Amino acid sequence: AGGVPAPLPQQAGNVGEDRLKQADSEPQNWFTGGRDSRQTYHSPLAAINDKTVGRLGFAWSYDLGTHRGQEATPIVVDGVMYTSGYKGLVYALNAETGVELWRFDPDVPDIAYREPCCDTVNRGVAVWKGKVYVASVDGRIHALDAATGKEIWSADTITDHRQPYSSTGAPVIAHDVVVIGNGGADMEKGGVRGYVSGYDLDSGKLKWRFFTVPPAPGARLEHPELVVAARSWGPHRAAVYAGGATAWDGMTYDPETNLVYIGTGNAAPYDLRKLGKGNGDDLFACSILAIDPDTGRMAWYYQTTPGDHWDFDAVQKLVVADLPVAGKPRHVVMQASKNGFFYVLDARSGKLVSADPYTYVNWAKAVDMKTGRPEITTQADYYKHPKNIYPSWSGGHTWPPMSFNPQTGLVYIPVIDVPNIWVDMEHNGGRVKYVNGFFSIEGFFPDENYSAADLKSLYGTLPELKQLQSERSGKLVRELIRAWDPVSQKVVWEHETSSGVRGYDGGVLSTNGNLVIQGRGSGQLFVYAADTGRVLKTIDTGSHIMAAPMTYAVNGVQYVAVQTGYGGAAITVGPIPASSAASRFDNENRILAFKLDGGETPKPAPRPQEPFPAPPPSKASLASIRRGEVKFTEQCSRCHALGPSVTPDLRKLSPQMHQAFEDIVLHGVAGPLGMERFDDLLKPADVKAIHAYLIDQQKQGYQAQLAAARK
Ligand SMILES: O=C(O)c1cc(C(=O)O)c2c(n1)C(=O)C(=O)c1cc(C(=O)O)[nH]c1-2
Ligand SMILES: [Ca+2]
Repeated sequence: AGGVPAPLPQQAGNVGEDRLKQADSEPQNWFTGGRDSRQTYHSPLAAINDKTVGRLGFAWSYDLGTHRGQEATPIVVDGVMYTSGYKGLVYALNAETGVELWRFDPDVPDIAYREPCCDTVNRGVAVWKGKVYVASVDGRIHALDAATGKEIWSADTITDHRQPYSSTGAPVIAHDVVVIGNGGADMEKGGVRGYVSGYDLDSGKLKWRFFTVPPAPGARLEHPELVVAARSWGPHRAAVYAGGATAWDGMTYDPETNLVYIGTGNAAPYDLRKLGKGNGDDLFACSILAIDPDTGRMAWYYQTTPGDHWDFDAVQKLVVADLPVAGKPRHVVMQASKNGFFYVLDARSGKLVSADPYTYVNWAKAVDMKTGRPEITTQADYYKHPKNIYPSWSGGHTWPPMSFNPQTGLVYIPVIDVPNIWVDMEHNGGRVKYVNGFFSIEGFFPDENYSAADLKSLYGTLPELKQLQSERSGKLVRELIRAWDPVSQKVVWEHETSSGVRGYDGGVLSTNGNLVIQGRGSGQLFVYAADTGRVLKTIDTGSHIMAAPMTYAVNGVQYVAVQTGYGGAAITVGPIPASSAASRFDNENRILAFKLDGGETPKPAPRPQEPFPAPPPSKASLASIRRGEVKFTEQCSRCHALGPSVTPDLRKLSPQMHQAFEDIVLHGVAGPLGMERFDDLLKPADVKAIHAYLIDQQKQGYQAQLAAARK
């Protein structure tokens, strides 16, 4: 094995019910995002194992051609790798060599780059019966010929293009349909209205659509499930508050129950007082839904966070398993939800089997097993005073996949043990009252870069870091990998993966080689023993890893592959953290493949240290600069940090960019580069003020640079 290259398959993308059902008997393939129909992110392959993994090294790399967040896990079928990247680009590679077979560009309209809350990411493709399915950021779903990458059909999944919808999640094949959701529940004044759609696999014809929240009060309910949902929202809700509950990540089709499990996002807006008197649980926001893919009808729902106002999306990957519960095997669906609880639900009935915190939680005491509802604490109420709440809006766990190893019976969770300070900006005395992506509420991460004094002018009085540190014994901020027993709901082993500041560490793979593999923001790929957690191997890649690794074999040789690139929600928080590999190296998006007896992993070029160019002269008043700071925070800070990021550092604009500033921001002349027009949200005077603020920032940076050079 390993000598003569394997021939490419006669039939590309040849996955169907039979092969997927027997996925364990073809361990060389990785058929779905999570490999199998259960979305375990676990592989039976064991040539790379706890005895041999010391020999793991570089096999090949592939340049994805972009510099943004990478969140997809590749699929491999019969020696061909399929995956997606920035905005819904699709790639097919020879999985043995990394040589490109084809590439698909969805050719999205420039304006679409503006809609996603958290970078123009994409979480993967589905491969089925000769086709590759992907949702591009503008909300179209595309069916491609797996052999050539040519588009066979595409459908616009967006019901209303005036709302800030986007698509970032991977589609799932469920019996005879391809199911896709969308994102947007955190955007603009009132979010979007969530739904999922089922399309015919061959024709792209819409077969059904399930809305996850009711329409505006008084409007016709599209399907019977919305009767219950409508009762849980107040009757006075204004139409601008679209409800949220977007299905932007976890979807799993279980052929055993013929149900597709779908997680829904936060309720919109975060400030539930805006919904008026009589508002209730806000169904089906922050819920796990089971939908019959043949009819689009709901079989059951379970709401994790009734009356959500913490952005506790319940969209994290849903894993199907048979667990021994009270001595009997139980067919369940599991989720490590953003809200910090690990849910085990009966897959047929949705009945709550157990729910326990897998990370430190202070917004709720526990989940009441009789009612299934969280017992909410006073710490969770930030309407009167800012509060430091665990977990943060980022979740105790978010989109990076966890893995379930049926051999150890353990789930391996990338845990974010990080709080955030929630503040009602309208009433806290700061100058900012609204931020796109947050409505009128903000969530700050009190990591080692946090300064209440720096935030005061914009957001009002916030607690000091010292006070927060005194409220919790142990570290304020860290990330962990936790081996979790989903039956006893207890930690079996753990390691800290980042400390002091969020590391944006990666998703998890486990294998029958007694291995657990996870990448980190630092660029290191860590290999642990699945049973004990012992560190067996680390490889320094020089690339920030957020996505989950996967494994496959071609020609008898086992490979581990992972997609690299910093981005996602991290870019909304601030500049690239110093701990990230992307702060030292170019944020080159790559697929890295490893094998036994491989070589040294090539690192990307060092990140160029761009100096501050001399700022242009400006006669702007202090008032204008201060107004520009507020407008920048409201509309620009979601994608642009004042510092190194995946988008340009606007304190370092060239003279040409300064000249074109208004044309870029108002008229979209840089649209093809991803900087779309904002003339519907910003007036010329706003743009002048923003420009004045940025020139002032540039001046400060430039002067500091001159002073440093003189020393
Ligand atoms: O409610 C939504 O519609 C929605 C969408 C998305 C998205 O599409 O990426 C995220 C979130 N919410 C969100 O709350 C969140 O923390 C988040 C992180 C990321 C990411 O890719 O890093 N996306 C999203
Ligand atoms: Ca959200």
